Amino acid sequence: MTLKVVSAKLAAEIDKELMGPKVGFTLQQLMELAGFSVAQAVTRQFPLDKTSSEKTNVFVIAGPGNNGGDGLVAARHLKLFGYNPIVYYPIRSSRTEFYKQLTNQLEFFKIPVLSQDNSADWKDYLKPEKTLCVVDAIFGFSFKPPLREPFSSIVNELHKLQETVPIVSVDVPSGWDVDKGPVEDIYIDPAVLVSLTVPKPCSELLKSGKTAHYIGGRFIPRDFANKYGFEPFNYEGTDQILKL
Ligand SMILES: NC(=O)C1=CN([C@@H]2O[C@H](COP(=O)(O)OP(=O)(O)OC[C@H]3O[C@@H](n4cnc5c(N)ncnc54)[C@H](O)[C@@H]3O)[C@@H](O)[C@H]2O)[C@@H](O)CC1
Ligand SMILES: [K+]
Repeated sequence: MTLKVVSAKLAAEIDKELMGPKVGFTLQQLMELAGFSVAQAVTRQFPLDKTSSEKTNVFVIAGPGNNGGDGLVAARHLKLFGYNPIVYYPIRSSRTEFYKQLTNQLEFFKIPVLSQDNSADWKDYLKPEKTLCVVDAIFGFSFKPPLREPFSSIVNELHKLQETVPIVSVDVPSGWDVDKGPVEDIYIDPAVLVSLTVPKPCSELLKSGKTAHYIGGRFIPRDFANKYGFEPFNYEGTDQILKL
């Protein structure tokens, strides 16, 4: 049987094998492609030529793990694509020097990176009249409910805002159980989901017609996908994303 989605457990196994000694990808390589595809999905869904020049902000919220890293990379590409990204990175990863390098790169691109201890409130930077979308790069396939602070408050705020500013979720809508979907009464209902490598089971609960679903993270060969039970996606040309 061909799988249309892979569970949180299988996604972690795929990740491990890709970055294991035999295949030998580095996290940096995969994250660059993942973040690049998120940025490309934003350009496809919210093209600059269809928006006013006052509304070019993209507010990226980055979580403490690799999903957050995808958001940091996406912000850099979005700046190159002509958008005006603002990053809120409340709990910075201390996993590796690499994360420090990613934030240095944002500084190099003059992209504001807000911290939890900023004197100003992050919400003051998220101005609906100027913001095209929010990129939700808080949690991906390693999230285990329930949400803890400060992320439960952030998700509450996004829930209030989502009718006004569309949310682009990276890999998984943050706060959703990866396999089961929303587990709290208050949850993110994304306008766009960018699944990476292969969709996760919770994506099947998206309201079709309401959420634009893209696949991104174009970095595996056919036989590798088949080994894990799914077919690779028919990306067009040099595209890094495909609308499902
Ligand atoms: N193979 C792939 O497809 C790739 C995936 N990448 C990204 O990596 C993500 C997975 O990254 P990670 O494994 O680092 O995990 P996540 O980024 O999903 O989350 C892990 C972090 O969240 C924290 N956390 C978990 N549950 C929490 C809770 N209830 N409340 C508060 N904090 C909580 C953990 O302590 C950890 O710091 C994917 O979803 C994808 O976005 C890419 O960066 C690289 C390639
Ligand atoms: K996410």
